[in-house]
Amino acid sequence: MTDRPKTPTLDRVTVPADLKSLTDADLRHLADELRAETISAVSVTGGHLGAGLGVVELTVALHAVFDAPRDKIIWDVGHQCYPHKILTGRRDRIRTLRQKSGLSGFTKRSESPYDPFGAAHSSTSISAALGFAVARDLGGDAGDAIAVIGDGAMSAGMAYEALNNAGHLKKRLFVVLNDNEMSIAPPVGAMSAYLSRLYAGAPFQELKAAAKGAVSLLPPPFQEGARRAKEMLKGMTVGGTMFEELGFSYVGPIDGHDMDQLLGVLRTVHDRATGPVLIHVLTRKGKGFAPAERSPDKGHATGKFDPVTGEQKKAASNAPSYTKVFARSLIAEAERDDKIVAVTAAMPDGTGLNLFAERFPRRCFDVGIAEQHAVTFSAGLAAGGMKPFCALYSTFLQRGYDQVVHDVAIQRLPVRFAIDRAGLVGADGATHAGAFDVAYLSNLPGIVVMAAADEAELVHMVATAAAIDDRPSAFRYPRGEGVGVDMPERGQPLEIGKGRVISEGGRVAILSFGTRLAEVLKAREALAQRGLAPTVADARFAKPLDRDLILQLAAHHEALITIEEGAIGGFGSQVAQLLAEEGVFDHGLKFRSMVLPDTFIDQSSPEDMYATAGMNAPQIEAKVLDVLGVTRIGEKRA
Ligand SMILES: Cc1ncc(C[n+]2csc(CCOP(=O)(O)OP(=O)(O)O)c2C)c(N)n1
Ligand SMILES: CC(=O)[C@@H](O)[C@H](O)COP(=O)(O)O
Ligand SMILES: [Mg+2]
Repeated sequence: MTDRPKTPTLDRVTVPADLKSLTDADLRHLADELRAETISAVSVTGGHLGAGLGVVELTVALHAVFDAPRDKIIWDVGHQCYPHKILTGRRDRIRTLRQKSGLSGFTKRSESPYDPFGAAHSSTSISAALGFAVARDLGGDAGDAIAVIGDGAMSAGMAYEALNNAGHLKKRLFVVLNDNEMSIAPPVGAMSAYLSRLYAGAPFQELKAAAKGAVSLLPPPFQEGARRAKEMLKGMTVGGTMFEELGFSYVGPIDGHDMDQLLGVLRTVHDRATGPVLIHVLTRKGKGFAPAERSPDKGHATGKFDPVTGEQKKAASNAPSYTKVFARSLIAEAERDDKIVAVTAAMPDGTGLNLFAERFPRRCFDVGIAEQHAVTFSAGLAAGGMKPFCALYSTFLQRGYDQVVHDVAIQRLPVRFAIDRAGLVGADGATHAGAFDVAYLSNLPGIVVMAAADEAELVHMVATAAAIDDRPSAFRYPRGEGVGVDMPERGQPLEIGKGRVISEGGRVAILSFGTRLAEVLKAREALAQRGLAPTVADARFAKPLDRDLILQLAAHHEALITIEEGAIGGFGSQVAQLLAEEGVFDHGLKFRSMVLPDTFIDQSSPEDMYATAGMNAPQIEAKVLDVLGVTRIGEKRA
């Protein structure tokens, strides 16, 4: 052990080039300081803690060996990139993580040249790195491409599509498999078991076998003496893995917290690789912070916490009450109907299906990070006579869209999509916004699309979906807590395609789809003070539309305003299409559609993001005044 340097090593590093002058001992100190800085920063911002702590040594080693930003280090998902941000010129802003105008919680191209590829959805890194490698060889940007992908992210089809292509193209490319034996929840599936066998199984084969494999990619000491090599190779596999069969040189597993091993292996592969190499690194999620190590699932994402005790100042973000209402309602339905089954794609806690799994372990399926498969698997379950609820975040359902169209909708299979995190989600920002599902689902023939206006409505929508047995259906609800309405004892199936009038009013009707209803009602109160209380209705369904309700509202009001927590092309567009087809516009109806703006909104609180989107109560009030051409009672707008 060397003494700790008097000047903290981290203070000497602003950009990765500064690492080049550090000794290996310095690099070890740097890793310790980087870990402490990461814990300190996340304790005040909240965010993804465990994944970053697990890759502290790997981050230092990659930046010490490779030459970013010329070399492209691509972090899969990007939730583990806080140490990377600290080392790449962003230490001074690290305590703005995930906040308005602050650093993103993920890698983001517009934020830094050291983030060559943006992420937040998983399993894209190998494809992107391969793209960089091929571009380089065709005369594009110079430099190496390094994908760092977790064992959880390795459960997605995209990762295999990329490995398959990379093995075929044989380009110099590095894939670091960061194996911490955790996804958000414990990882699932045969691949996860395979990775475990790679290091938990038989001791390393004969040195002879090593010589036939990727021994030239192992550190020189390894090749120099049989004794040293044997020692280094203990527990390591060279050759013969699935990755080798796919055309990669496989090196590992190595201890991802042992800087000597990391530096040795990375320097050697850096100097010698000519084709694709997969380096299997074993790490521990939450490494170095006992509360996160003890509970890697809870340590995945945390609120602000005490950096000494780990005690969270706010509840962890993974179990918002809409999610719990969904889970409890589904359990209640499943108690009555043994055909109901549930599917999650690696988000059992986030979707609430952990509760369902506790009650019905045989009827709940975590398929890993595999949304496409989750959808088609659900389609198969439905075709086989079950009643599947496929519970996905809106943003992740995007990945399974062709499966929704081709496997579910065209076959008219009764898959029920429980779409959580609908609308703007806050700190995760634009990548996680549930902005598009209403548009991309409502345009599918035959599907039923619902949005809950509050948590009681959600209970009824779960019951409605359970009852819809002849076609696909979907219901959406936001991240976070409900509005505190009385809860029904039991969900009652709603009449399909029927909305409800909440309160009658005057010249303007507001037709709300989803949880903006609460803001609409606040706006109504303010407008009532001006004698302009609008009629307010809750559409409940974007498909099929409540034609009668909409045409009635149009006929009896001077103006109709729709509002939804979704992008253009969704509910409002469906309503506009109906009004156009019915010739309503020909008779002078004023129509406005309040949707998310045609921009990606960066992270902030959901309230602030909705303010940016122009969809909070004051803006709804302003919209009503605007459509009437009024700024104050009796006064015409200029
Ligand atoms: C397509 C997609 N589905 C789900 C998620 C949610 N998610 C974020 S991180 C994560 C687990 C990733 O596990 P792993 O790759 O092993 O990384 P670790 O957190 O263990 O470092 C999941 C499921 C996501 N980001 N993208
Ligand atoms: C990185 C990722 O995709 C997840 O960890 C996500 O941040 C979870 O979001 P919730 O907190 O809304 O469950
Ligand atoms: Mg993992």
